[in-house]
Amino acid sequence: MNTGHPKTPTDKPAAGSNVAVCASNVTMDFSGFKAVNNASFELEAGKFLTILGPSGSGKTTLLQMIAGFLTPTSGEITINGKSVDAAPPHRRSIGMVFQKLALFPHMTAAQNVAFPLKMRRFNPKTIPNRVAQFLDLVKLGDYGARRVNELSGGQQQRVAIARALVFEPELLLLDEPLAALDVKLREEMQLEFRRIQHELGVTTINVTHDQREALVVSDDIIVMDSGKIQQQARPVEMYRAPDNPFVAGFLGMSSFLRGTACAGGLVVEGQRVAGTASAAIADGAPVCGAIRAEQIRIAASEAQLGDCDTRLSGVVRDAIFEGERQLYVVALNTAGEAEIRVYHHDPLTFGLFEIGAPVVLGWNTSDMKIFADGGAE
Ligand SMILES: Nc1ncnc2c1ncn2[C@@H]1O[C@H](COP(=O)(O)OP(=O)(O)OP(=O)(O)O)[C@@H](O)[C@H]1O
Repeated sequence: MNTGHPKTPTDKPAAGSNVAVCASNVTMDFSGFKAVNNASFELEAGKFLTILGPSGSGKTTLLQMIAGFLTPTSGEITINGKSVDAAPPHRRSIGMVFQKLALFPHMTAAQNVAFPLKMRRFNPKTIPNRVAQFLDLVKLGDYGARRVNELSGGQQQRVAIARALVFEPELLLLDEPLAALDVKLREEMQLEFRRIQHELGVTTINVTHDQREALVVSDDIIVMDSGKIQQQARPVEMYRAPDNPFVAGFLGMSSFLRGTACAGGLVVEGQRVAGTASAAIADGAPVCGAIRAEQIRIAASEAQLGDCDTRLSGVVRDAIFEGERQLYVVALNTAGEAEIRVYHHDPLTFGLFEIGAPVVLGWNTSDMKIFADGGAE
């Protein structure tokens, strides 16, 4: 969309650089507690990054530092080559949408969207046109005259997005803006965020603990745990090749086996299990094997299982019907009687295995990822 708003030369990224946001060794220490611990990442201009992690992992603290609301104890954050604290918060070219939308309830949708333009002293003659363009962008073209308290939750969300984007910020920051919405609306708005972000090409950083949202909307994902960045990668890459057991467990449904490394796999309490390590690990070293629920075959007998590098017998401990799939929790008869979670996607066999049924599980060597065991997952 070309809204004709002239950008100043300082809005542009440094020559030859496509990095819009750069964090270098950023730490936020609250009286001895490191909420963010030595975090470094880069985000390319025009990309959508999601910071994903469990509650308390430091996501919001990192976002607040990027917004310039918190100053890092050490390290530096730059936006388009300039330090974030180079300008006071109200002068920064950053649009924000948070879980609490902070719209003005008695103003109309159009008045809310016009607000940041007035604050930034845009030419008053250009404001109505620009407001209309951005209300169209969020599919609220016919709702400009409605007061915000007369709009649905999803429509209010759209007003907040239009208001965050109307002044064409260099950066859009989203802090769990969809967390309060019901599942259907949340999924609809995830696709909307993606569409709008692609249409405008605005560099965006989103914070969530919803792994599905991260996979759906992002070009890039950062997974955080205990203040540390665990991995940064594209969604498919991260899903396929997690760097450590924590990422394997947080993104998708994984089960874990702990044992010692051996050629082509690991040994768990005397049981050899096939697997693949991405880095060399000495035989006998402690390791953790992670296997995704959808990569495991389940059958009533070895004969029905087909070709698999690893075959382990067990007993169904739980069978949970999730609509498009069935989740089985199986306790192995060997390998420390570990519990393995299995997704079964074939509707013809939903409900086939009752709780207590003996089953055989199978997977191939490349499906079980083996990591040096640091203890966390
Ligand atoms: N001002 C503060 N003073 C002291 N500790 C803080 C402060 N702000 C955050 N923390 C702590 O830092 C840690 C990270 O908090 P943060 O809000 O960044 O986590 P989060 O990953 O965004 O969590 P959530 O998903 O629950 O919002 C938490 O343990 C929190 O209690």
